[in-house]
Order: sequence, then C-alpha cells, then structure tokens
Amino acid sequence: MAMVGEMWSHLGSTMGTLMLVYTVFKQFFPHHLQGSFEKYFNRIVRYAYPYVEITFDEFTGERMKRSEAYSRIKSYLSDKSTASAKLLSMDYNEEITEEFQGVKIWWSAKRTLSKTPRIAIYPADDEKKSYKLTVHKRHRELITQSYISHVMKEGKEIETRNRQRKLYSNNPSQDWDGYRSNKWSNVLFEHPATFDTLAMDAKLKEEIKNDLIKFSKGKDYYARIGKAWKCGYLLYGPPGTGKSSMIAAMANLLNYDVYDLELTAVKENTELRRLLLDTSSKSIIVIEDIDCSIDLTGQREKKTEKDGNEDEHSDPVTKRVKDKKKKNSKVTLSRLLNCIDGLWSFCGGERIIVFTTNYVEKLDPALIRRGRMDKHIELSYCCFDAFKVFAKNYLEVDSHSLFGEIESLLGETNMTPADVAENLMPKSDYDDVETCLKRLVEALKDTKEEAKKKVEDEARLMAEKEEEEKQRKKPEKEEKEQSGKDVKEVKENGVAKVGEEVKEIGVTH
Ligand SMILES: Nc1ncnc2c1ncn2[C@@H]1O[C@H](COP(=O)(O)OP(=O)(O)OP(=O)(O)O)[C@@H](O)[C@H]1O
Ligand SMILES: [Mg+2]
Repeated sequence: MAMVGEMWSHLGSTMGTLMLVYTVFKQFFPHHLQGSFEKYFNRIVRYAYPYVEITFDEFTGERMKRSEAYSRIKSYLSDKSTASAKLLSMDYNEEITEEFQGVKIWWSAKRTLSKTPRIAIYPADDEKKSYKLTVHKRHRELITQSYISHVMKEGKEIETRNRQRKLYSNNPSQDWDGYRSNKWSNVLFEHPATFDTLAMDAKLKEEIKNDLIKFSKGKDYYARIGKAWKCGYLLYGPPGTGKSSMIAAMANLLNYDVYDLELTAVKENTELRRLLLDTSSKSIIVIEDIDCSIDLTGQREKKTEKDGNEDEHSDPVTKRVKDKKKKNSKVTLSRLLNCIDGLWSFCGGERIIVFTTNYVEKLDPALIRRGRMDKHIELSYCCFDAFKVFAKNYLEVDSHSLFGEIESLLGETNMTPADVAENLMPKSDYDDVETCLKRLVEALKDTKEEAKKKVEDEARLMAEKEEEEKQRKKPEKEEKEQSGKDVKEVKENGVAKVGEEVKEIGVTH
C-alpha cells in the first residue's frame, strides 16, 4: 500500500480550475442568483469528480449495533501492513492505497466529533468512526461485486485466525452511558476445559460434540429449513458435576466467545434486549442457575419457604449466593421468554444459549420446551467412564488393578466428578498412581458408608417419629374409643327412647 498523494495531484488541476471559476463567478454574479448558481456548480463538481466513495460506519442501524463490516475492514487493513496498523491507531488523518486486480483503491480512516455541544462524561461517546473507500468511477462494479466481498472474506478469516476469545459479563445498567458504552466487560477467555478433559459418559460426550460441530457448520442447513441459526442447551445436575466445565469445553471446541449473563443485574426487558443485541455471533450466551436468577421463583419461593428446606442439602456457600441472587431478582419468566424468542429473531446467526440449573424440576416447562432449549443434558454423579477420563488426565493411566474395585464402588455410591477429581489429584510429588487410586477407593468407601449411615439414620428417625406419633395419638385414641363407647351407649339408649316414643306415638294413634 502506498500513500494517496498521487490521487490528489491527479485531481488537483481539474478541481483547481473549477474553484477558480467559482471564485470569479461569485464576485461578479448578483447576490440573489448565487443560490441557484451554487446548486448547479455542485452538480458540475460531482460530475467532474471521477471517484466514488463508500463509507463504512462503526455503528449502524439505530446506533445500537457495532457494524460487522467495519470490524472486518479493520482486521483486513491491520493485517495488510504495519502502515495500515498505524492508520488504525493514529489520528485518523492518513490514507493508504492498495491494488486489487490492477485497480487502485484508497482507504482512509475517519474520526469525527459531534458538532452539538454537550457535556460528555465519556468523550469517546461524541466520536464517530468510519472507513472510507475511494475508487475511480469506472471500477465501481469491480468494487461492489468482487472487492468488498474479498475484504469481508479475508477480514473474517483474519479475525478468526487472530481471535482471542473473550469472556463477557454484563455491567449493571447504571454504568451504561451513551449508546456506545460497554454493556459488557470482558476478559480473555482462558478456561482450559475441553471435551477431552470432561469426565462423563463417553457416548453422550460424543453425541454432544457431534451435535455442536454439526450446528457450527449448519449455516446453509438452517437457511434452507428457514430456522434461525441458534440452539439452546439446558444443562442440569447436582453441584460439581461439570455444567460450567461443559460450557467452557463447548466454547473451546467451537472457538466461540462466552457471554455470562447475570440476570439479577438486569432491571427490565429493554435492558435485556439491548444486552442481547450487543452480543456478537459465534458466541455462547450463558445463564447459570436459571432457577435462582429470575422471578419464576416468585411462586416457588413461597412454596419452598412453606415446604421447608429444599435447598438445605446444597452446600451452604452455594445456598447463600443463590438466596442473595433471588432477593435481587428483577427479571420475570415472561420477560425472559420474550427475550429468548426475541433473541432468536433479532440477532444474527450462530448463537448458542445455555441455561444451567441444579433443580431441573423447579423450571417452568415453558422455559425449557423444545424450540427454546433443544437439548436437555443431565450431568450426574461420576460413572466409570468419567473416572477413566480423570485417571488418564490426572495420572496418565488407562488401567490398574484397583480399577475393578473403583468401578463397583462407583456403581454403589454417588460421588460428584468434582469430588472424584479432588481425591484423584496427586497432593505432593511423592503421590504415585497407587496412592491416588487408593485415596479414591477410601473416599468412595467412606461416602458409601456415610450414605448407608444416612439411610439408616433416616430410617431410625422415621421409626422414632412414627413411634412418637403413635404414643402421642395413643391417649387420643383411648379417649376416642371411650367417647365412642359413650356415644354408642347414648345412641342405644336414644334409640330405645325413640322406640318408646314411637311406640307411644303409635299408641296414641
Ligand atoms: N464432568 C467433569 N469433568 C471434568 N471436571 C469436572 C467435571 N465435573 C466437575 N469437574 C471439576 O470440578 C470443578 C467444578 O465443576 P463445575 O464448576 O463444572 O461444576 P458445576 O456442575 O458447574 O457446579 P455448580 O452447579 O455448583 O455450578 C471443576 O473445576 C472441574 O475441574
Ligand atoms: Mg457451574
């Protein structure tokens, strides 16, 4: 790419002549005729100007959406040369050229400030950024038919190649300022989980992987069947079974960004809509612990309070966090449903939405019906397949004499993958395979024992309660029996009396 000076020198003589004509005429033309003269003069200039200009703004539509074309051009230009990188970072006054199929194309980056005076907290809000492409009129067709699609294609490839995936979290709306402010904060997404490190049933894992790959390649398929290129996953299961790890594995498999949507920080429908609009394609939008985040708990909360302690068994920290979330809950189920359906229609393609929950039975069927959440995946306690993944990853073994015992223990007790992983992980340099496996065996035996004891304790407690109840009811029963006897006697006497009366009445007759 070279500087654009030559273009201006080429134009210079023509425009110079026109400007001279303009100045002379302005001096000698009567003032009241100058308006019409300027109109015609502009037309002539436009006619004489041999170039077409195409502008690509950073924000499009209702100034809500960051333009994909703009970011692709940015990647394209920054990849072309160090000079263009300079163009992108500097004061937006420089221009550069490139040649495409023998045709010269001029690119310039522009940054303008709003002319309307206003006090801006964030000065960047007043800026408008754009790229301008200039080319000779006679190459207009080449540009619109080939060059732009070439830039978009290359830009996309460069973006994908250089892509550093991000993990986004939504900012509370009071921190949003202006339409270009950041609704999402981001950090680099560096979660190392992959499907290889994910411990779960091997067949199910393969199925999920294939589904995801099929989805990511499904652009044409979705277009053909007339469905938006989106899909929804519901991941459910007890804490520590790998729901969040699976989301990370999905993102790593497909090379997608992750938007972690904290619904309790969202005040209303419009905010939710704007947040979703501001997500990019090739992303996974995650709502963790959906049952705790929205007001679908409205009724259930009351029910739970009345019923007692459904959540009591989950660990206290999780419970505390979830309770706090519930108190802050601002988004209702119907709002969320509207937004998900909206997301399906008003966002571009290639998005996956994932809900997670520990209590699938609490979810309203409307939320998870097919079409919204296409796939429901249960992540459960550690099975032997899952253990083998841990053994391979943590201890680099495929078999061991203790595997048999571990397999049968896993079949007899419920231990989460998180706990299996914790027990299997070497604690020091001296921990060899045998030590780690033995520790797991012991932990499994303990868990089994505890579970057995718990069942026995519960049975004993139940029996004690029943006995207590029996004892409590015994005097009542005796009392009842006694009163029953009295009633019977009274009744018998009553009947006799009535009989007598009848008799008497009969006698009267
Ligand atoms: N299936 C699994 N495969 C691999 N690692 C797992 C798996 N399940 C749990 N782990 C390990 O346990 C830890 C907790 O797992 P994770 O956060 O994925 O569980 P979760 O199901 O999301 O739990 P919660 O319901 O509490 O959010 C992770 O750091 C991970 O290393
Ligand atoms: Mg989780």
